[in-house]
Amino acid sequence: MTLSPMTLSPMPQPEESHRVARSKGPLPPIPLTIVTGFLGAGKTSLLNALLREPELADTVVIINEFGEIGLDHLLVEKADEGMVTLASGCLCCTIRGDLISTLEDLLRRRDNGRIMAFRRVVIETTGLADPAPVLHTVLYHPYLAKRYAIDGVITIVDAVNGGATLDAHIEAVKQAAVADRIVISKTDLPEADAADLAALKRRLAALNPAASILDAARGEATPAALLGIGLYDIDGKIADVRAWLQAEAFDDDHGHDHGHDHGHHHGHGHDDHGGHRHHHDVNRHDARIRAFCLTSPRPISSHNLDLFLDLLRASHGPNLLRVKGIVALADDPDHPMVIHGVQHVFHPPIRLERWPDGDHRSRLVFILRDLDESFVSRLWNAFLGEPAIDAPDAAALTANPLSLGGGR
Ligand SMILES: Nc1nc2c(ncn2[C@@H]2O[C@H](COP(=O)(O)OP(=O)(O)OP(=O)(O)O)[C@@H](O)[C@H]2O)c(=O)[nH]1
Repeated sequence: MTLSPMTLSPMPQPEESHRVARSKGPLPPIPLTIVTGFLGAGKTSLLNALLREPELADTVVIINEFGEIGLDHLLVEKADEGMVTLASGCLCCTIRGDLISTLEDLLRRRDNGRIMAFRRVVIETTGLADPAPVLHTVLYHPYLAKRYAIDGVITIVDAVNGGATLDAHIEAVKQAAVADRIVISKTDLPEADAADLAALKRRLAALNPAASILDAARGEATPAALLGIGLYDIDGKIADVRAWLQAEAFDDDHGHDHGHDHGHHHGHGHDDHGGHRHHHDVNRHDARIRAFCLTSPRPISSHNLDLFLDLLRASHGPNLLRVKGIVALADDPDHPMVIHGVQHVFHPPIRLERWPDGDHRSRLVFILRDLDESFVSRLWNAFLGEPAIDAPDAAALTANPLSLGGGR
């Protein structure tokens, strides 16, 4: 686990209203909200919107990032205090122990008055996280269960990609099934077809009859609708949810050596823990999925960036589970471009006023299914103008995109 540089700032004199009660009785549990949803569904966007609301004041956000270099902590607006990043690795597998120690550490520092007396914790999981182990971690931990009360699992489902994602990824099904609230995002996009949306809602209602379904674009995802849900209740959920949580208990009893499909690959063969491997050190996701990051100090022209992304999308759109990045453009490298791709949908890029941190290199995170890292990196290098032996250049690729091969 990495505590990011903008980790919790000390609060020397907490306001009276924030002071931790020093009564003899048990402290009231702190509400803990889990925000989940498949890759690119809109978790960070929802979180950013919620964090602007007064109901979310004094909230600590724990962000779990996936891939070698996470970017979310740069893109969540609450970037100065109240944020802890659980970097690289998936919360549901490799860094569960880190979540426990982070939650314990937050309590310790809160109780000692070394940080603000936060009133809520929000965990944003990676898009590939199975929420069952995360829930289990808090619900069945002898101390955490006393100090934190799960105040709901909010699952974001993308109106455009949601159906196909449920078809292809069991993680997405689990995320929807354990939710207390399902927020459908992106209904405002022209690609969001009304009939498909109605079918998606029916499917979600069948998967999780107890969860209310809210439409983000219609302003329904308000703090009033999403917070104060109360203790996590598995009785309203389909029977599978109970089974999943029980499976997690079984894993705990057996050294967490479960039978899921391991073999998740992180690019360049890095391990997920900055050099040390845990006993259980692989993410339990489909072996066909891989995550990696490309970085480059050399700015790219907007034209070539467009061509790169267009080519990638046209040739392998459905396999681009997630592309996000911050890119230095040749015409104006001081104002980086943030790009977001989710399968075949690329959202309008955003130009930032400034770089969010001291690293001014382009950084692109890819989470791909059935697509080789080398294909993407060669394509990127070609458009960047990095010469490589035996690799076509940008002009050759634009004329014949198939010259790079690609899918597996
Ligand atoms: N039009 C529209 N765009 C949205 C909506 N919600 C999210 N987006 C866009 O979708 C893209 C991905 O959103 P994020 O909030 O980063 O998604 P995420 O789930 O946090 O992504 P990961 O953390 O990578 O899994 C961004 O470009 C958002 O601006 C929505 O309701 N409408």
